[in-house]
Amino acid sequence: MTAAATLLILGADGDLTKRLLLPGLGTLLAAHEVDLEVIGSGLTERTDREWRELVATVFESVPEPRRTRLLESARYIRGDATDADVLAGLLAACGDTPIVFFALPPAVTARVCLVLDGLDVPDGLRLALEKPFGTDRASAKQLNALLTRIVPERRIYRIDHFLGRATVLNLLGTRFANRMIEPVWHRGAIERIEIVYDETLGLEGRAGYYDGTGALVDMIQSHLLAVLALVAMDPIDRVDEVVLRDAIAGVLRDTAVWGEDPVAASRRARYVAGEVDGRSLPAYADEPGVDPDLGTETLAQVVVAIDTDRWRGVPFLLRSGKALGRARKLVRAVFRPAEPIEGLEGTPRSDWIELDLSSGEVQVGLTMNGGGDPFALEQTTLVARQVPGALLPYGEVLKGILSDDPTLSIRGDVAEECWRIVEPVAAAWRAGRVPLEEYPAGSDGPDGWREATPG
Ligand SMILES: O=P(O)(O)OC[C@H]1O[C@@H](O)[C@H](O)[C@@H](O)[C@@H]1O
Repeated sequence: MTAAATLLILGADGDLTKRLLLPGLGTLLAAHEVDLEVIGSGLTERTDREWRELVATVFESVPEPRRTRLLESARYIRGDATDADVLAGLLAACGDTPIVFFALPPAVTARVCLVLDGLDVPDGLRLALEKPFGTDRASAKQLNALLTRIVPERRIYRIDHFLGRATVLNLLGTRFANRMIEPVWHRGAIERIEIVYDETLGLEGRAGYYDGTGALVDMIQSHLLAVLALVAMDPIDRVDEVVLRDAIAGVLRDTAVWGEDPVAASRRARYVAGEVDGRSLPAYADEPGVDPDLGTETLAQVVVAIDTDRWRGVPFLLRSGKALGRARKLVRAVFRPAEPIEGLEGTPRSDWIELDLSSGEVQVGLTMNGGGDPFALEQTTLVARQVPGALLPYGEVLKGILSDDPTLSIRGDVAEECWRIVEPVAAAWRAGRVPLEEYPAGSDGPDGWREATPG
């Protein structure tokens, strides 16, 4: 890992920095011997001492004397990074190997990048950008062109913290390191695949970001398509920045909305008042900061098809929502049922394999002969557990950045493909061609979606 870099966080006064970025960084610095200067910058007035106090809360487990060194070097510089002089001053404060982390809304990120393009930047500059990357395919393309004028592609880190999750990366080992899985990982054996990320959390005070974004862009356009790529890409024999990212790009290029019919293939809804885990939630439309007329969805579902020999005809259902009664975060592959066997009672049910993206548990539904009646079929479940690691997902992603290794970051062409895939759905929704349904907070979402799902 490159030592002695400076991490400049733009948007250091924001929710993302506090909730995800700094805690992830804390796990990285506790587990790896890295010396890092952490400079925060934002529009809010804050002293170095206040910034150090915030940083200290996440550096608690960093061994001494590194912890003291990290805290002493931490600084906060108030300023508007869209101003060229301010941005130049921030870069000058960073030394030779700055990593600029844009923890900012996409529109502000784009403005800062425009300003950066007009400045002399240090050779070792690395840029880390939060999702969403742009606001549509055209703006993502423009942003890519702008960024690659500033630094080469391999020093641009488009962050998707799902690629830093051990539970997601486990798709690689589970698929490719088991002779009993990869040979059946195709349409001949698999009937359908579901990638679900249902959360019990509601808006959590994030209207400023979420209300203009919605579940389709917040989760499906980014995280769930990244997961889909690992589920469906062709086998690889090496995990590195070229091989892995080529495989991800390859499968996404062949992915499109099911039947090229975004109306039939998508559903959207938003929650009304209800109770989640004993906690009352107001209707989304009544949450502070929400503009009900925007019609933002808090639950989105899209079925996509992958036009390759491996997957043609297999529906991939992507779904994610907030304020649901059950947190279901999983990848589930359902196999085609085997033919009935004369002399064995019962029709074989579909076997399935499920990866829990929260706990890392892998479950396999398997049909066997029953113990009670050895001539009757029964389905049973095998459970395997992943040992939790030391790093939070943001810690894993930051480790890549500090090591100069973009393997786990989203490549520019992939960011554009992800927009291409969801854009027909977004357009159909904007045109009002798919109704915005409702579900009570704490429920499983609107009824009837499964039955109405194509594929
Ligand atoms: O479960 P995690 O790791 O917090 O990831 C889910 C979150 O991912 C973020 O990127 C989304 O903006 C949030 O809306 C979502 O809740």
